[in-house]
Amino acid sequence: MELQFPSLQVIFTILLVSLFIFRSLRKSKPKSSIPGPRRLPVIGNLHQIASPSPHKTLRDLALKHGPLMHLQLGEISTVVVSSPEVAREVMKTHDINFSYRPALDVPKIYTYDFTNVAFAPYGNYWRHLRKVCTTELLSASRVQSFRSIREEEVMNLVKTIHEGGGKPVNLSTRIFSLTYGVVARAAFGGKCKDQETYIDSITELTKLLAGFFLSDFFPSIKMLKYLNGVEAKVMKMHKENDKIIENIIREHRERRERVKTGVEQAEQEDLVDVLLRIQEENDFPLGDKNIKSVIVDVFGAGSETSSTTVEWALSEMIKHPRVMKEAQAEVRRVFGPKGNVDESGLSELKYLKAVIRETFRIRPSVPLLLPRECNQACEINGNEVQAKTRVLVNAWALGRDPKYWNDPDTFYPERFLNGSVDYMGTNYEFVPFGAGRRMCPGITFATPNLELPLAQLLFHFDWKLPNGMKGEDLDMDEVFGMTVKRKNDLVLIPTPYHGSKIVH
Ligand code: HEM
Repeated sequence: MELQFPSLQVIFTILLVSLFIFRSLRKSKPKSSIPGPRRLPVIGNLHQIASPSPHKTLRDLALKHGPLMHLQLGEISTVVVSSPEVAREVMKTHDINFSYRPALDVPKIYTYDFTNVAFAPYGNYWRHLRKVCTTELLSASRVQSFRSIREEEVMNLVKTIHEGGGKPVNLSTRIFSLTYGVVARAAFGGKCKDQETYIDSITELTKLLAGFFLSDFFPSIKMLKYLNGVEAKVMKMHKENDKIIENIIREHRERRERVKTGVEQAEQEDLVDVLLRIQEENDFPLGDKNIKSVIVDVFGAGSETSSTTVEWALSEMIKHPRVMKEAQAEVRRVFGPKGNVDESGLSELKYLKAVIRETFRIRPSVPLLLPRECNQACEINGNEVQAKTRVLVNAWALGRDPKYWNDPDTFYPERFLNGSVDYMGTNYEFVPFGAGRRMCPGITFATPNLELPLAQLLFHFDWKLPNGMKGEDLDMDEVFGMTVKRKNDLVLIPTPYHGSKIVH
């Protein structure tokens, strides 16, 4: 998920090149009537969001300027939505008008010209591809078909931690590779020789995308694209990725041929198989380029979002031992007789589900959702939003709105136990997956990737911080990138639970 904001260093670079930019400012559009902070020449309000946590800065600005706030980010006229009422207007009342995405330079490269779901312009192509994804790739039955993959991969992690004999475990890196491993096996079947290379390559690309792209804010100044060389690096990484995924598709095609001619037996379909089958059936014209861009979606939108959430949930539980104890008691009560967690009983873990919801509320992994664009001028909250305005919905601010949440800065999962507020896109105070037509289609796919690892880690181990540190000492510093994740890795010491039955 991409939305980058500048560091102060970058702001200085902007000032240096402002001479060139001045030219473009002369062509700039009329000012918006929507309230917002004063802007500086050339950079507008870019300096005000130069922070490691722009969602927090934007919320603070919104408290002064209102729930629909205008910012001039370089050349880009932007509005920020910071209340559930305005979010409802944007993502429900005027949903179609706000279902467009800005055509950003860097995503253009790695999404094969916006042919994936996440960045495709709103219209027939997007609608069809999204339908293919929801009915074929991310449906409940498809997700269920990957159950054994998830159980096996999570069990491997538990065994590795067990074998470590109480040594500190870097849970951040472990959870990250677990999620990538599960997604890769679901996508590629786990038999491709290039699978690991693809994971390495996409991980590198993800790191690069956490940077800042000046050209997103000054699209008319073409030379900015080449200033810090990031685009060239993304292009190079993308070409490498492309070669790997091409090999993977070729291997899949060859195997399908062998199955058709009876040389090999059919096995469970992975996501590439499903996409190739749809291509063969030809109901919806799907070129190889489209298949590749959907795979980019599955990895790009589906991996880091989930691992970040698991990482934050564990961090919050370490910080709040009462919550950890409660969640652990529940999981051990439900799975105690089995001595191990499997997916069949996950639905009984009501408290763990509340912990996950509370983590989404207080630390949404994509706090500003994905950027949207207003297609035609329209009126929101009594103000005109001009066509082509970029729109950011601050899900982080909505989740902490004191009008909707008691004691909003406190991590308190119990608030979800008896309430009816859910993240399915109808409660606008709680939209970690977005809402409306562009809402995340991957919730069903994501859910067991959150619940199973958390339940297993809580069942098999007690956890504490190293060096006698207390929960309250754990830093919760974050970095803003594709997702907002921990700045410092979460390293914990495991103590195996006596009731755990692991077969090595
Ligand atoms: C914890 C897990 C996840 C979170 C927090 C998350 C969050 C989001 C958010 C905030 C958006 C933007 C919604 C908007 O613009 O209103 C989004 C879009 C999207 N997500 Fe997820 N997501 C998660 C998991 C997944 C998974 C597992 C997949 C697929 C395997 C996925 C695929 C997508 C796609 C394709 C879009 C673009 C939808 C469109 O533009 O039509 N996501 N997600």
